[in-house]
Amino acid sequence: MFLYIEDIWFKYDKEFVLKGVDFQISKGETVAILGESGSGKSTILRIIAGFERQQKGIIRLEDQILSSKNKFLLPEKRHIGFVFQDYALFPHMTVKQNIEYAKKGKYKNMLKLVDLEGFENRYPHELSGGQQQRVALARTLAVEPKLLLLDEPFSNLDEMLKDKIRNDLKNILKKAKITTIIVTHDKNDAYALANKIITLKDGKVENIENTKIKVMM
Ligand SMILES: Nc1ncnc2c1ncn2[C@@H]1O[C@H](COP(=O)(O)OP(=O)(O)OP(=O)(O)O)[C@@H](O)[C@H]1O
Repeated sequence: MFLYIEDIWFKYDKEFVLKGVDFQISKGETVAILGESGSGKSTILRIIAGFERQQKGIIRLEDQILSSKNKFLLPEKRHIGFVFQDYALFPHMTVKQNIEYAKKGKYKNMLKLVDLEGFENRYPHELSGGQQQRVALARTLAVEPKLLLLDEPFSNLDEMLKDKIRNDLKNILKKAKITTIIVTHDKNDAYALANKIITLKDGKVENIENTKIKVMM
């Protein structure tokens, strides 16, 4: 196994919002975490990234403990890429500058990966939502993370374009061969992209289902 999530308990204040979450992910998988609003999807992602620390339980990536009772590896030491809902591109930098800021010398390859060759001198406001998302992915993948986390990647995008954008994302993940966790509340996103769907309910894993999609590696 590649990523181990073991008996994670977490509360922001009084009430636990994660109550013993357990799952594992193999290398090359695209896993969707599905669940209603408030079920704890973003929280588990933030704990994996290291933006929050669980009160109980262990997170391991390959043979390294990322966080446990005694250990806490800072987010920047985890080799995990995170793409937020709003993509968070620097508005005053071009596409090329946004990618070069993350990693020098790689923008050409990365723009090829996300099919945006020729867009290097545009500013974020000159791109569509889907294109901005691809730049954000290019920037995150440029540093070659071991694991990619996507929080509601489609929430800001036009319904009409969703099919195309889902397909684009699927192709990029396949080309990049990166293990990915996608948080979504939309079943269609989960079935279109993931080989495994983990459903959270009230801070617990309710169900784990394998889809027909093949694992990439
Ligand atoms: N910073 C915070 N402080 C206190 N409570 C929080 C905080 N962030 C989230 N919560 C609470 O924790 C619970 C889980 O939130 P979380 O954002 O993980 O759910 P989610 O499944 O991602 O929801 P959504 O689909 O609406 O984004 C919710 O009850 C939420 O109100």
